[in-house]
Amino acid sequence: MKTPVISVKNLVKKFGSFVANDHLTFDVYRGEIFGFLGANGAGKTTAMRILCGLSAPTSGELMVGGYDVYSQTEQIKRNIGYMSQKFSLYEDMTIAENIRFYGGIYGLSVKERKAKEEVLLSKLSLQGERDKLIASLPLGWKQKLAFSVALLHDPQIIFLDEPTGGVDPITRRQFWDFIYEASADGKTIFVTTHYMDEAEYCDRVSIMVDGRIAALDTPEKLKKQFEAADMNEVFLKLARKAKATE
Ligand SMILES: Nc1ncnc2c1ncn2[C@@H]1O[C@H](COP(=O)(O)OP(=O)(O)OP(=O)(O)O)[C@@H](O)[C@H]1O
Repeated sequence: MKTPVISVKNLVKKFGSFVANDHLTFDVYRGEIFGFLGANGAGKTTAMRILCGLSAPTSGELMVGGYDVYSQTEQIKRNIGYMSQKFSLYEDMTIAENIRFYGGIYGLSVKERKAKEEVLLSKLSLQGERDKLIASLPLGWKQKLAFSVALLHDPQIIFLDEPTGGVDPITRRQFWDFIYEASADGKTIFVTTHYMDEAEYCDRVSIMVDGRIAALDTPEKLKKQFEAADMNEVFLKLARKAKATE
């Protein structure tokens, strides 16, 4: 039996009387690319923030990287990488300054930071650009850099909240090569996206509707189950079904 890296049993999160996460139950395994999908307001960010130790659940049993979400949030934060569209690199600092800054936050020594900086810049072919301000970079580069920075401390689990918003399909595809590489390295990827082509790239996909998990399986099996040609159709059929039962 595989041991889950993320284990969620009956997660409930309420804001007053509003239930944002309604008894979510799922496991995520080592090296897996787990897609967390849902329409706007379905409750994805709420659940992801709880898994990252940034917000407390109302109830449920949750373990992330072997740590308890109620009592071991500091250990969780040290063992995960987190990248969101909103929380990212400092625009008015250079590429190198950002890498050093985040290396410091993640507790790397000066020597480790220097070594990581070189590896990262060479991987991104940005050695000649290290003194450029983040503000001057195209969005696709900022995203690749933010992803690499989220990996600086070698976390075992990486949370990505809509990491590829606003860039063209080719740049998104390149970003996904980075995700595959990290997954092949044994890292677990938990990713939210609104792009259905990206849902196809995931090993398994969970689709949330109104705070609940309405479907969870591999893209192949979901397409079969919903008699759909692609994940977009799966998504639309689920949304229609939810509307019909309202
Ligand atoms: N702090 C809060 N207080 C009250 N309601 C909240 C709070 N945070 C989120 N919500 C509500 O919970 C619901 C789920 O929000 P959440 O941000 O998790 O959705 P999402 O699936 O991530 O959506 P999106 O794709 O737009 O990011 C929304 O109706 C939102 O208004």
